[in-house]
Amino acid sequence: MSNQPLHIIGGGLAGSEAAWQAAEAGAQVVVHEMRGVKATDAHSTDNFAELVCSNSFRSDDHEQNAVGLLHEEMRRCGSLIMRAADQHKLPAGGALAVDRDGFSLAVTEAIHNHPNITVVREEIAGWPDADWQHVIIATGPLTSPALAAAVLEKTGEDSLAFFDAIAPIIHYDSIDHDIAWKQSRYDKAGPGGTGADYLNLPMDRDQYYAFVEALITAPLHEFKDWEKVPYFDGCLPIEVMAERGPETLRHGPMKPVGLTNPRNPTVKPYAIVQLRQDNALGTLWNMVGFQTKMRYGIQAEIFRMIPGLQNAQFARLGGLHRNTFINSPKVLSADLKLKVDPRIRFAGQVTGVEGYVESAACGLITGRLTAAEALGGSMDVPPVTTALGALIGHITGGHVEAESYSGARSFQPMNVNFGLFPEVTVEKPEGVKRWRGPEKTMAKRRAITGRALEDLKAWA
Ligand SMILES: Cc1cc2nc3c(=O)[nH]c(=O)nc-3n(C[C@H](O)[C@H](O)[C@H](O)COP(=O)(O)OP(=O)(O)OC[C@H]3O[C@@H](n4cnc5c(N)ncnc54)[C@H](O)[C@@H]3O)c2cc1C
Repeated sequence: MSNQPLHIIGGGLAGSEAAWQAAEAGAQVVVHEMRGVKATDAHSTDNFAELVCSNSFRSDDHEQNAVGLLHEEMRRCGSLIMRAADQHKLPAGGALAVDRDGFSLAVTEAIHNHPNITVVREEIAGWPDADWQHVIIATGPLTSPALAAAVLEKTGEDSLAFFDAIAPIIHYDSIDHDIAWKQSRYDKAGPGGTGADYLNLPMDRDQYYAFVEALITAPLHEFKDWEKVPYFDGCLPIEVMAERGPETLRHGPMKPVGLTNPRNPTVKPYAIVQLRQDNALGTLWNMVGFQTKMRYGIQAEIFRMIPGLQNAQFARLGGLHRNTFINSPKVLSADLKLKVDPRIRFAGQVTGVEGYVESAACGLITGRLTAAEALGGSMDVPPVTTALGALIGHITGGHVEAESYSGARSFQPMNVNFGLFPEVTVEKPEGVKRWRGPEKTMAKRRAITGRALEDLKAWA
């Protein structure tokens, strides 16, 4: 048995959960957390697992909601983050909201009191010490610049981003396929394509002008000074492009050239929105070139004005934030190890998962995998049919890399959602004549979540 301690850099949502899981498994853990000696731009305390913004862990419905399922899986794996959240929950309908101070103090206390955990308040300002055999980097979206520079040097230029530029992602089966058609611009197959790789949504002149008007009058997300994201000409938010003139989008991401609507081949659409496949399963499609700073509430409403998206369900809305994250599909192996230095795993938001719960979930997995190795054994990643496995599968291999219209890197942060799970088939219940859409969707979700909890048993 190796008696090398496991070093965790960062005591946020991911680092705290990783430390807890590893320590509970019997490994010796050292957590290196810089707050206390060096602040970040967003945290306001020295507590572990501080919630920097909202106090919500989102839906707690483990039958019908993917993040609710993730909660439940984590509870079944003895999660510290979920235990503290449940102990400090506040009334919030179907959501799990927490008293933020009570929550993070409970996590801090549990970490400090665990006999297998040592806490060191320091910034790790370069590549982890060569003597450390088992390392988890969980330094989050505000990874300190010195460590970010070391990661960049180690992994290469396009492997680390400092901002995300997120275009909305839509569930494939919520797109109206009587309106959309599949075709690549000029039928170009390109490397690995078929010539019919995009879904195209046509707009006439009136629809286009109404859409542009909605974009330029939409309320924007308010940013704090340090959060302000520099614009690059190749990667402008869609509403900023629209402001430059009503015709700008028609000459940019919505240009109607090289595409023919097979249902109306003689009429040229005035503008065309393109969707590109985002995951290997083909269940998620992103809106090409549609990164945006519009407020979340208004985005779905405006994008549903696009013909074919009138009933669109969004797996992720668009955004533009300061966010340090690695190009996980390229630099990590399926068990979250850094290919160029396999002593090191990454966990949390820095891997490209998005959100408190997802970050903690990623910490849970890396804590367990790394502890197993530190104790002389090994462990598989969770099955892809579980929320834990589906999330990790997406960041390490599920995302389909594509050349981006905007020049932004194609891999962008992702919340857990049902589009990440392998399909299930559900039979119509006996005696039911007409199975309505919502009922079928609910049955499908029940089948996915039931399968997940069953498949988790062996791993947990
Ligand atoms: C401003 C902002 C608002 C957000 N709002 C939400 C929200 O409302 N809801 C939501 O679900 N998600 C939100 N997120 C996204 C994300 O879920 C959280 O940032 C979450 O805290 C990520 O967990 P983490 O453990 O990966 O990172 P963190 O919780 O940020 O933990 C990383 C830790 O690493 C430490 N650290 C960094 N560099 C070093 C170093 N070199 N040496 C030692 N320690 C270091 C930091 O001090 C920090 O404690 C927000 C992110 C930001 C930046």
